[in-house]
Amino acid sequence: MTQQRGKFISFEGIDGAGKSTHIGFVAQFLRSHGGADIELVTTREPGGTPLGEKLRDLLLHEKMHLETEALLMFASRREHIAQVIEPALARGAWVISDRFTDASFAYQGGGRGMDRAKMEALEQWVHPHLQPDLTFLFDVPLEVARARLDATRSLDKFEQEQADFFAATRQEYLRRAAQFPQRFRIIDSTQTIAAIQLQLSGMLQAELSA
Ligand SMILES: Nc1ncnc2c1ncn2[C@@H]1O[C@H](COP(=O)(O)OP(=O)(O)OP(=O)(O)O)[C@@H](O)[C@H]1O
Ligand SMILES: Cc1cn([C@H]2C[C@H](O)[C@@H](COP(=O)(O)O)O2)c(=O)[nH]c1=O
Repeated sequence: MTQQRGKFISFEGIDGAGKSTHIGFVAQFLRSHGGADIELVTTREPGGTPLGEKLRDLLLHEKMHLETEALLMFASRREHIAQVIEPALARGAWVISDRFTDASFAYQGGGRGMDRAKMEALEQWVHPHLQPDLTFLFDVPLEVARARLDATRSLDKFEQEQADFFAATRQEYLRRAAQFPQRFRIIDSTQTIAAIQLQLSGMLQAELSA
């Protein structure tokens, strides 16, 4: 019997929007409502493989040309798809990724201003046939995200960017969501964590029944 392909769910949002907070909840929900034999793979970008994690360290801490940054994001992604995402989906696992290509459009395209045609060419080259089945976009005003970040830890290269960078990043996320309304679910991340979890539960239940 042919194995049914798994589902691919990505989490997106500007830094501090709250996506990492909800990944554990989503994994737990799928484990308890998705049947005993559901296999979940939780991963992240940049990163997700030994090579990708080395690239992540460079990407989050070294200054570099914006095209170098975009190319390294996609290099990390190429490895991630080959080593983790595709094999997992092929064996029927559900993959939950903390960021995917929408983040490159938002940060390198929107935030840094890299030409969109080049971003689209990279996307077409690296994964012409793969897209998440579902993308949760945690949307929040910049000031709210910034206040949440400041309360937590020391800031990496991206988190130290200024308000105009995050305004452009958020704008590009919303543009991608409007371009791909079938897969995007926009979550108003100014809500309480409990209210967001209730909303996520409904969306996941619908996905499980689809
Ligand atoms: N809805 C919310 N209400 C209040 N606080 C929240 C909410 N969501 C997340 N937080 C808090 O905001 C902080 C940042 O959340 P989190 O790490 O999930 O953000 P993130 O989007 O994953 O950020 P990054 O992309 O930088 O990792 C944490 O302290 C978290 O507890
Ligand atoms: C995949 C991807 C990520 N980024 C940025 C976005 C964040 O600032 C960091 C990752 O940190 P997180 O705390 O794990 O969210 O990387 C990017 O600029 N481009 C990308 O493609």
